[in-house]
Amino acid sequence: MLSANEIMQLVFDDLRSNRPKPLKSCYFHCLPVHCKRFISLPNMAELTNSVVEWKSTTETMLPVVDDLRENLPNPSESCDLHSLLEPRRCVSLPNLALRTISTSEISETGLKSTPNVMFSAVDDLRENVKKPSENCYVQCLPAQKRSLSLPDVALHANPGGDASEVGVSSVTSAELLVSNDSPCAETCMPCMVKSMPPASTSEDIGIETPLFVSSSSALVLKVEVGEGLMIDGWPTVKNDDALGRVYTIHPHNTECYYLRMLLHEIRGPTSFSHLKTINGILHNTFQSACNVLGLLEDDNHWNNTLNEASLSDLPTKLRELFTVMLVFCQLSDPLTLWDTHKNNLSEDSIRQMDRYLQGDADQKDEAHNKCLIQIEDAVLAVGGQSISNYGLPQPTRTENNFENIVYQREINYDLNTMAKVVVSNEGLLTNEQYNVYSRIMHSIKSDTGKMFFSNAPAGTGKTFLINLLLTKVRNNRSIALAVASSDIAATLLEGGGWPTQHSNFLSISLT
Ligand SMILES: Nc1ncnc2c1ncn2[C@@H]1O[C@H](COP(=O)(O)OP(=O)(O)OP(=O)(O)O)[C@@H](O)[C@H]1O
Repeated sequence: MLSANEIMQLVFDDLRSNRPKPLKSCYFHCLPVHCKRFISLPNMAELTNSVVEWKSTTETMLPVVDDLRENLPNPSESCDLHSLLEPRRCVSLPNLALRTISTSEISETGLKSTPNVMFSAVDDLRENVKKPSENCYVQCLPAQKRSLSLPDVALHANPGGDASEVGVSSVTSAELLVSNDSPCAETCMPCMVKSMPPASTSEDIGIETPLFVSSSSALVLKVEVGEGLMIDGWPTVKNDDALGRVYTIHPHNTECYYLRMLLHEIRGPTSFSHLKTINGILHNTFQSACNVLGLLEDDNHWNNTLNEASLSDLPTKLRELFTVMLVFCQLSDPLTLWDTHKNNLSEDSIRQMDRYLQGDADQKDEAHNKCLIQIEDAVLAVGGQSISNYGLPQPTRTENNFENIVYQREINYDLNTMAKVVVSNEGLLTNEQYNVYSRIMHSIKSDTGKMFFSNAPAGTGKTFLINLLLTKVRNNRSIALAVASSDIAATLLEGGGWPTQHSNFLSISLT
């Protein structure tokens, strides 16, 4: 059987060897509350006292405790540690130590003896905290480890130990499984949650969308073994004040990430709706509920970034920037950012639409749709998800929408004007021009598919003839594509020739 000292050393060794170090630029006291609470003690030690070597636990611990004593507000006096079921799991060990030792003890020890502080906290937790589930091994859960408090880890780092020896009389574990239609379905987030609030029936508990019912459409809580009172109608659930753990969720898993955040803020939730209801208002997403609770930073600096970038950057670069923000920057409200900047983000498409489809009121919507498609493609390319997962509107991908701008242009010519141009210009053709004109038109009408080369000195009317041919074909409700080898040449052609041949042919569907 290991001594308490050896257990602690094991824990530190394990954490030292397995856990990635936090980023150097990440300072504990600057972190938002919800991040702070998941930073385990060894990390805090390193962050708050970077010069200290890992070798000496005592040396490492003392500066942390001192630092926290000086910088963190003490928990409120009315806040009894043992009643803090959910918060307790998030309280770092120095806080626990400070909290569980009375003022007289503090003055006696002066908090000089860190091992004493540590062990009294561990002892305290041994008596009151349930051991993590047997099938949940800390060593296998590098990402999740950070949400385990040190005493939990300590208990777990001694799997060979006798349970009674460490003061744990039984094992209680709760697994939160998630159904297909829940926001966590993709990852099937396994969570450890605290047991239900005191109640004897499901009505008393106030379950709306059951959190604890085994059903394909509901969040399922599986309590394996446990102390506590049986609850009528809930054979697998017992009422207890057991601590639980919520596994770490990557921010990419957006709704699960915010759900997890809410689980730590809202005590005794009985349903997803309960979690999303803030001040009596049911929010559509967990993210929006987090926003209202003030758990998220606002997007002001991202807004300023996009404003600034739009002054100098092309829309393509703006879209790249927005893509990076979406995927990597955990925006609080991407939809508002999109609404604010969508005209800048799709400026190139809007201009293109203006050029070829003049005066159409739906042009902007179509340009925005195209922009969303481009953003979604970019997001998927960098390993993100569909943009609807980030709260943006899902773009419509159809054959005949704005994507096919050439087709739109070809079916939107003013035929009356064209008819007049054809009549007047046909009358102007010289004999040579008319000869070429009639042969080409005959080839088109008879569908013989010939290839003609027009070669004549400059200024003799080649472009004039080509434009008349284009107008004539279009006036017959057929499609005529004019392509050129350069932008400047393209501007000479009726209907706006396209600078590169392949872009024109690729973008039109002739069906
Ligand atoms: N049959 C015609 N009747 C009236 N104007 C004509 C006629 N043919 C050509 N033109 C005019 O002559 C000018 C030169 O014609 P165009 O630009 O078509 O020549 P081009 O052969 O294409 O020249 P380049 O090889 O330099 O591009 C234009 O202003 C055009 O409108």
